[in-house]
Amino acid sequence: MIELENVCVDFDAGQGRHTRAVEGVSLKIAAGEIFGIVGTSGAGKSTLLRTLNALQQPSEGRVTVNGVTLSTLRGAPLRKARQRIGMIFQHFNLMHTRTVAQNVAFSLKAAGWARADIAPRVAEILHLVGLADKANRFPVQLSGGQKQRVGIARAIANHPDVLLCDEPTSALDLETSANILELLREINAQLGITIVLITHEMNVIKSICDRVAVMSAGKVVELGDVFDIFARPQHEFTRQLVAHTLNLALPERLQQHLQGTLLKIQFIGDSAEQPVLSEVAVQFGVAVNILHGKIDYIGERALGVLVVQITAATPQAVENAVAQIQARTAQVEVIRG
Ligand SMILES: Nc1ncnc2c1ncn2[C@@H]1O[C@H](COP(=O)(O)OP(=O)(O)OP(=O)(O)O)[C@@H](O)[C@H]1O
Repeated sequence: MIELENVCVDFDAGQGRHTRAVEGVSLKIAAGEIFGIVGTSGAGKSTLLRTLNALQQPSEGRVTVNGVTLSTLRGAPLRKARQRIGMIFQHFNLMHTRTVAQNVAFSLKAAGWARADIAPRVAEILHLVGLADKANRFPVQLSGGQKQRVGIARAIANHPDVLLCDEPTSALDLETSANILELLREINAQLGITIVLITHEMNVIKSICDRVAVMSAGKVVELGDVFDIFARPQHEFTRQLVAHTLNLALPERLQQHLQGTLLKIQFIGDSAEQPVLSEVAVQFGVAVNILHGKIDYIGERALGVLVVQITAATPQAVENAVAQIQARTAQVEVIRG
């Protein structure tokens, strides 16, 4: 559906120099996917996203969406191709002097819809995003979440194949963000629209995306299924992002005062649902004290991390217990032996 081949974007930095914002990005996004691009500020996410609807032309490389190579189009054919690609923004970009219905209608007029078809489509799409009763309000009369719903309605009214989301929840509180992400997920499932989303928050990636590209300094440094990236991050930058999200560091002072062996245990899938620790405690006669932990569900799959303290009457019992935990869980790190 979407293919990027060695895409580079340079910006003029004056005095004959340039800044390379995107460096040699190649990736494919399948139809119907929710694909995330994550990275810190300045990583090149926005610039890369904007190449997907040719708001930004690459300096090198090729961008193909739905079989159309955008990077070679100009003028009317480019405008036509863009109509198949909707976009929503962090700060919504609504027209403040027009009502909710007029904001949505505007995009349909621009796409050449017949006047008689516009009003019923606007009503239908406002119903879909939960704003049927707000058609005649102005943006200033709406909450942030409602404004983003108008943005979504406007972006999908013309039946696009792709919806580009530029930090869609960064300006919203946690609960409203969750509602907007849920709406995007429904739109993807019900209408089959491919979604490409950029964010600096791994939590957004975790809650909605199927696959993710991790960007740092203009490059994609890691790419894969969201679950795999969380369970087994390979690149140092990704490890930091994931560790920051799981936030399982023990306070230094607590660590110093604790007796026994400290383990950080990762559970994946089935092992997250099995009572591994209680069985090991009974089998080897060890005491297992849970200090910190959480189990997340990414899609349908469980990913758990626990920090535990193990104590026993003999070192051998602890050793046996640790060996058994290692055999039955995804990954065990001995924080202190
Ligand atoms: N129009 C422009 N002219 C010059 N440099 C630009 C332009 N747009 C972006 N850049 C530079 O390109 C790099 C990547 O910027 P970009 O906005 O794509 O990053 P980002 O990952 O989206 O960051 P943020 O999350 O802060 O928006 C930055 O160094 C930025 O300063």
